[in-house]
Amino acid sequence: MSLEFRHIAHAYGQVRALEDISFTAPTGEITCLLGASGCGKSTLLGLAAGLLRVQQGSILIDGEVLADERRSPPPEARPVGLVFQDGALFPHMTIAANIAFGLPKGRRGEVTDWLAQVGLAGLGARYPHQLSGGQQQRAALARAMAPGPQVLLMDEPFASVDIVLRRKLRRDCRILLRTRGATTVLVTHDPAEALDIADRIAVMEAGRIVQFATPQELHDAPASAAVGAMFGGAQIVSGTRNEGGFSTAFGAWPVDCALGDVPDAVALDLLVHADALDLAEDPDGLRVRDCHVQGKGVRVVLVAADGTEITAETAEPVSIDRRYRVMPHAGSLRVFART
Ligand SMILES: Nc1ncnc2c1ncn2[C@@H]1O[C@H](COP(=O)(O)OP(=O)(O)OP(=O)(O)O)[C@@H](O)[C@H]1O
Repeated sequence: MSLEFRHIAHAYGQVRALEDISFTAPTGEITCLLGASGCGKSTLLGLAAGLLRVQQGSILIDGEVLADERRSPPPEARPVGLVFQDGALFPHMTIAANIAFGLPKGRRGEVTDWLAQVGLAGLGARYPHQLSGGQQQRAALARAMAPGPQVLLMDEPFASVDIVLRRKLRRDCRILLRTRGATTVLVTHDPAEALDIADRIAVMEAGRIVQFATPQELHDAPASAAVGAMFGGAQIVSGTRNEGGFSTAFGAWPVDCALGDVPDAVALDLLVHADALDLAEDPDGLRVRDCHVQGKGVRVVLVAADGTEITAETAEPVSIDRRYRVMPHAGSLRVFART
């Protein structure tokens, strides 16, 4: 079952939380809503779940209107399952009873199978407070999935789990969701998490979707320098177009440093990868602010005369007392018109 948002807008009084959001979470796939705090992710999820009324636009499941300005079925009447950050298990019920909660009487036997599927075999008789945070999240996932909802909505489901366990939990979760063919919309503010779990990512900024794409597409063709920096770990350098290439605070870079077409604009954002910069000693070059040895290379923070910094990663030895010129590798810069 696909879940479609069509021209959704939402406001809390004077605060405009969402503006003209349209996209479809495809059947059986995991779609992540990714963006900084306050960009409207939870609002969008709340509208789909029925925790909020749709003010403008519509939400459809497999092309049928689920909710719009006129109709707003309550959460329990929607074919959706919900998983929140803290799991929100019923504290007075055992784990088995929590999982059985949404199942019809004839299907209670499935609980044992669900416990095994989420790695909690033998723990059904415990109460939520007798489980670790990660185990509670697994139980919450089983409870949400057991009734077989057509759509699963997850709001930061791994946020309260420590980072090592989180990676394992989300990979297990991805396999489970994909095996079950659940259409999932998952909220996160962590680009690494989105890349790790999502089939598609809706990148949100201030109530709008700036790009809706697969992880590969976001990597290969980011819609803006900010999106590129978010996913590729690259940095944004301000530049202007000059005859031979680009003027930056770090010197003049030739046009063949650019990858693909250069937009026809004077003010530019150049997306620069730290490991695609060559350093050459130059007494008139940039000062070194920090040097940090990491694995096989060194991460170097260099500072321009106006105080702007650039980070380079190099395998060459670097001295904190010397000055350096930086030059991007040919074909390594993505160039965007500054917005
Ligand atoms: N009940 C409310 N009343 C007023 N403003 C609200 C309310 N809920 C959310 N907002 C505002 O709406 C905007 C979107 O909030 P929302 O919670 O959807 O963002 P979010 O991306 O989920 O953030 P976070 O990652 O911090 O949870 C924010 O500016 C927020 O301050």
